[in-house]
Amino acid sequence: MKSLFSARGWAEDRLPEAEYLRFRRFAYAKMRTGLKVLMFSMPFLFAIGWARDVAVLGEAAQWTLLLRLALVLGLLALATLTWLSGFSRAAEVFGSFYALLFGTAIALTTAIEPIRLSLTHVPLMLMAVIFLPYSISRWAAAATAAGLVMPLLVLLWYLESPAALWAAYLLFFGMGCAIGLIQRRAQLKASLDVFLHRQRLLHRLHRDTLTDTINREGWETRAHRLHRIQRDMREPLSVIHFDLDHFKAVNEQVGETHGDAILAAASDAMKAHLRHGDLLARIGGKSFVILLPGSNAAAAMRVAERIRAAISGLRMGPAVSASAGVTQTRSNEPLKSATRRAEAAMREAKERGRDRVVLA
Ligand SMILES: Nc1nc2c(ncn2[C@@H]2O[C@H](COP(=O)(O)OP(=O)(O)OP(=O)(O)O)[C@@H](O)[C@H]2O)c(=O)[nH]1
Repeated sequence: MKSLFSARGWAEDRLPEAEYLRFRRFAYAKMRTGLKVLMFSMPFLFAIGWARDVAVLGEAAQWTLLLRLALVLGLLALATLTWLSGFSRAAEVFGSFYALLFGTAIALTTAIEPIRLSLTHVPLMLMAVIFLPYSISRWAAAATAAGLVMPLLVLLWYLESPAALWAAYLLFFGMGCAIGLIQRRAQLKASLDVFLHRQRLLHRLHRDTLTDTINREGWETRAHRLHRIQRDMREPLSVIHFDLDHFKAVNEQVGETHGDAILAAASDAMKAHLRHGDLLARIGGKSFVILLPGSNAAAAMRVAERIRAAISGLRMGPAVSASAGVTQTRSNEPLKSATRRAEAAMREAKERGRDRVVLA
């Protein structure tokens, strides 16, 4: 039961919390717009429906006011709750998009043809009891139509009683919510599949398989996000640009395949000296950039020096070394200008004889 009423029930089993929040944003992005539109349009629909009732029925319209008002206010409250709560569990159940849509449709059709059952109501009921069950299965639609809708429609047609009509509306509304929930669960499941597929593709697209770090595309996406967060939190952010030295000679000496293994070992040496939350990317053949959130230039220099020492300590045949440039981002400075400064410092390290770290 838990899984029927809560998208979280099953999504939680597969996704960690942070991923689940991202999924929720992904799955509900369109729904939020729909909710806003409905929230603003419902009072208008109510006013139109009520005005029409009064014009057609006069005094007799009085008693419908409370019912209509209760319906619209209830739906508005659910929509507000759903909106404000960021789709909490309870709101997900009762404020389902379908319930709102159905309520609006009732208001709309009643506005067109108040109180009496007429042809304008039929499409709405068909939608609730045939079209939606059909989205679950053909048999669900056939069973609902044969067992419930047809007898009910015939009964309503003969009775022509407003009370019976409202009772039927409530029944349809309840059914609509239940069907809506089942359908929504299926939709969320489909969204989760799309979301996970997208994550996997992005992961593959942003990954450098040789060194198991992120590549240039991954860097472009993540580095700017990290830079923005650090700037908003007014925390320091430092950049290190690493480049392996004389790698052409290394390749010539041991061959490209072994050169690849050296590259992977160098990247492992970098990873070993980074903290969780630091960002390492291979942005070129033998060039790496590292973002160190929360580290100032002095701390970044220490990290770069440790990595440099670890790379020169690699025992993989030929002597390997790396040059690095370090800089701290300045306030309100674009990330690109900081990375350019780090690269220039790396070039200076090369000019000064390689296998060293230079602070920009
Ligand atoms: N094995 C291997 N080699 C690579 C890869 N990417 C780039 N290289 C090699 O890295 C070398 C880069 O050469 P250069 O640009 O002349 O630089 P360098 O020899 O390292 O000299 P400096 O940068 O001046 O220290 C080339 O021989 C490339 O083939 C890779 O993925 N695997």
